[in-house]
Amino acid sequence: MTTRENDGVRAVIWAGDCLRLLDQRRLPSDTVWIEASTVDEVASAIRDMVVRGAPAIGIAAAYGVAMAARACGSDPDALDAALARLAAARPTAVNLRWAIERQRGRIAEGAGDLAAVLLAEAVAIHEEDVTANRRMGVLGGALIESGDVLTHCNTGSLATGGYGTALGVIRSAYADGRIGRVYADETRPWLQGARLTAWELVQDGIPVTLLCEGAAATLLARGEVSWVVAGADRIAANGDVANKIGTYSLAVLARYHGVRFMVVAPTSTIDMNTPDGAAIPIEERPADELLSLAGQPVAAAGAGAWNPVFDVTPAGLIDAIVTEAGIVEQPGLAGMHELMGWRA
Ligand SMILES: CSC[C@@H](O)[C@@H](O)C(=O)COP(=O)(O)O
Repeated sequence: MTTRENDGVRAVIWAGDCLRLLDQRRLPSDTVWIEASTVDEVASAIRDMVVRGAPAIGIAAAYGVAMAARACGSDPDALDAALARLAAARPTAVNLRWAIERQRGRIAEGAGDLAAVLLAEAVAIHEEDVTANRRMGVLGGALIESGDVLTHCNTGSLATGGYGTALGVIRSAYADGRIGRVYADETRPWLQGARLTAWELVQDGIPVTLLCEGAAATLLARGEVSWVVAGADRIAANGDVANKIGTYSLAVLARYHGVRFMVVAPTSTIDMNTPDGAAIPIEERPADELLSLAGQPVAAAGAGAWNPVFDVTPAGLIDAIVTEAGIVEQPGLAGMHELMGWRA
């Protein structure tokens, strides 16, 4: 596996003529790499959760655009159609569309060797993400004075270009001796917390304790957790945050128990064109993902299931949004505008 010093495992690697993706559906029991050499293979890998986590999805998509340009040559309509198929792979994580729009900007410049220009841009997007994560680690880590933290889903190197967002903050604060233990929600139904976050933390030697989502209230009532630290798939202009299903309940619980709630995400996750959380499209995945586990049924035959995979946490429940451009405390429209350099 390819690693960079302390950035964790890199799950998205450009291999010269194709993308190598660490299949996150198989971790932690199997380390399987999948090769994607066309834009449609990248779109399938995103849709099927081979690569997941908002920043990692955006990075993979940026490479996918370069592949599309290589395949489409000088046919702009074919390129446009390929980018539309890529953008449709998953609806909630705005990093997917952000990366495609950034690549569209390069396409509009009309450079000679378009595929080479887009590949260089994809590499830049990838490296900028790691740099942003490192910066957020410092900024967010400084907010944590001491105590245990609770995190949700997986926001580590697997979900990003490297190091992680919320998990980057946790890595940073732990390295500074300000976190004793990390509690990780198992994160039904895909078990990103149990399979991926626990795997990353164990590799780093950071103490991690898993809990099922239903145990979070009891944990927070004990008073040992100082912060809930989560990532984001899209942050609306008013500071509402879409993230993995269950994040909203954690924010409500945190407010009730006087525990602070931090969201960590790069500015590529902020969508100033989405006014509020109600306007964020929430992905609903197949019922079977809830009704079975590792191919085995876990529910009564004949039962239906509702499987929204993200929820929206209102800005009013969030104490701090940490980005590489700075921290917005008690987020709202004015704070988000100021962060993004917009005039309110
Ligand atoms: C740095 S990853 C931030 C979010 O993308 C993460 O918290 C999350 O919700 C991932 O969802 P997933 O369905 O696994 O792609």
